[in-house]
Amino acid sequence: MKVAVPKEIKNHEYRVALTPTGVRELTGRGHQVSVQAAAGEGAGFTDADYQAAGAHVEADVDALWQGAELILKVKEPQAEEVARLSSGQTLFTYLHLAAEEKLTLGLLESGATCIAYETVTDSRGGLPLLAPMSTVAGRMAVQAGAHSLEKAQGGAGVLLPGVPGVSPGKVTVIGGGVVGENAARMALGLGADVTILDKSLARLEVLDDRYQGRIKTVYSTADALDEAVRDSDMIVGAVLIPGAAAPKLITRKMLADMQPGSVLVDVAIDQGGCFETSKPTTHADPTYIVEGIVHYCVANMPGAVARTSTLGLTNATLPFVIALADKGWQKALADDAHFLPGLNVHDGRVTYQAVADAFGLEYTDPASVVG
Ligand SMILES: NC(=O)C1=CN([C@@H]2O[C@H](COP(=O)(O)OP(=O)(O)OC[C@H]3O[C@@H](n4cnc5c(N)ncnc54)[C@H](O)[C@@H]3O)[C@@H](O)[C@H]2O)C=CC1
Ligand SMILES: CC(=O)C(=O)O
Ligand SMILES: [Mg+2]
Repeated sequence: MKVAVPKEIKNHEYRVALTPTGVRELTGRGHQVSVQAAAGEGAGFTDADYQAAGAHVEADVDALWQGAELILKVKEPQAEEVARLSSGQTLFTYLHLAAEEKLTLGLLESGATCIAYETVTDSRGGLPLLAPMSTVAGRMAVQAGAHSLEKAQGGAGVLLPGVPGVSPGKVTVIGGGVVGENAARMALGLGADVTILDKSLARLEVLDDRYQGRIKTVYSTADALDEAVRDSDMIVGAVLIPGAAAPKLITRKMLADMQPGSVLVDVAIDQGGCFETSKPTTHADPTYIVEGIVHYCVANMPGAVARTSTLGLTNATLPFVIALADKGWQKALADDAHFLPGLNVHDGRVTYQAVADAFGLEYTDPASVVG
C-alpha cells in the first residue's frame, strides 16, 4: 500500500504520525512509505533517518497527498488538508468531529474514509489511541496551570505547594479518567490539596483505592461543582463522553464565585470544552482572561512535548497502522470489533453516532460499510 506521512501544520504542532521505526515495520512488509520533508524534525527525526528506514522523502506536498492510499496524521485536518483529501483515500488521525461541524462537512464532501484515533476502543473499556496523549496532557495540565497562577500571567499569585506555615493551593480535577488521574498525580506530587470529581462511582473507587486518601474523591453533582468553584485555585476540565461534545459544567455565571486570578485548564477543549467560557487557544498564545479567571485551552497540548508524545502515540497507533496497510481499511475494521468504532466518516456518510447526533446528520452503522 502507498502510505503518506505529511508534516503537521497546526499551530506549534511538532508531532509526526510515524517514526523511522514505524517506517521500517511497513517497508519490511512491502509497503511504500512517503514522508514529507522535515515532517519528523520537531520530534527529533531527520529526513536521513526516514530514508535509512526505507521511506521516500517527498518535498512536494501535492505529490505526497495525491499519491497516497493511506494518509497518517496526528491532528485533525486543517482546511487546506481537507481540500487535498479525495474519495478512495483513507485518513487515520485525531478527528474530534463532534466539536467541529465545518470539518465534519468537509470530510463528508471529500468522499474519503476517515478513521479517528480517539474513538478506537479496547477490551477494558478504554480508548487506547487517546490514552497516551491524555497521559501527556494530564501531566502538562498542572504545569501549565501552575505557571498561569503566577501574577505575571494574570494569576492569583498562588504557589501550589505552599510553604511551611502557608497552606498549599487547591486543585480540583473534573473527570477522573486518564487526563484527570495524571493531572491529579502531578498536583499531588507538587504538594497541592487535590480533589477529583467524577460521575462514575466505579472510577472514584479505583482512585480512592490507588491513592489511599491522598487524593479526595467527590461524586460530581451541581452542588459539588459549586463548591469546587468557590474553593479551588485551579480547576482542570478532564471529562469525556466518547466522540461527543463535552458537557458545559462551569457556566460564565459561576465564574463570579471564583477567587480572582484562579485558573481553569480545559483539557477537554478538543471536544468543545467543559467550561462555557472556553475557546480553543494555541501554544503561541495559550491563555486569556474572562471575569478575572485565567483560561488555558490549548487543543494540542502534547504537541509541545513532541518527542515524548510522538514516541508514546506511535507505540499505540503502529499495530493499527500495520493492519490498515496489510489488509486495507475494510478488512482491518471488519476483523477487529474495537477498531471498527474508529470509523467516523466513509464516502459521504457519518458512521459515528455521537457525531451524527451533534449535527443532526444521518447515521450509518459502520458494520454495514465494512462488508
Ligand atoms: N487538549 C489536549 O491537548 C488533549 C485533550 N484530551 C482530551 O481530554 C478529555 C479527557 O480524556 P480522557 O481522560 O482520556 O478520557 P477518559 O474517558 O479516560 O475520562 C473521562 C472521565 O470523565 C468522566 N465524566 C464524564 N462526564 C462527566 C461529568 N459530567 N462529570 C464528571 N465526570 C465526568 C468519565 O466518567 C471519565 O472517568 C477528552 O476530551 C480528550 O480528547 C486528551 C489529550 C490531549
Ligand atoms: C488528543 C489530542 O487531541 C491531541 O493529542 O492533540
Ligand atoms: Mg486535540
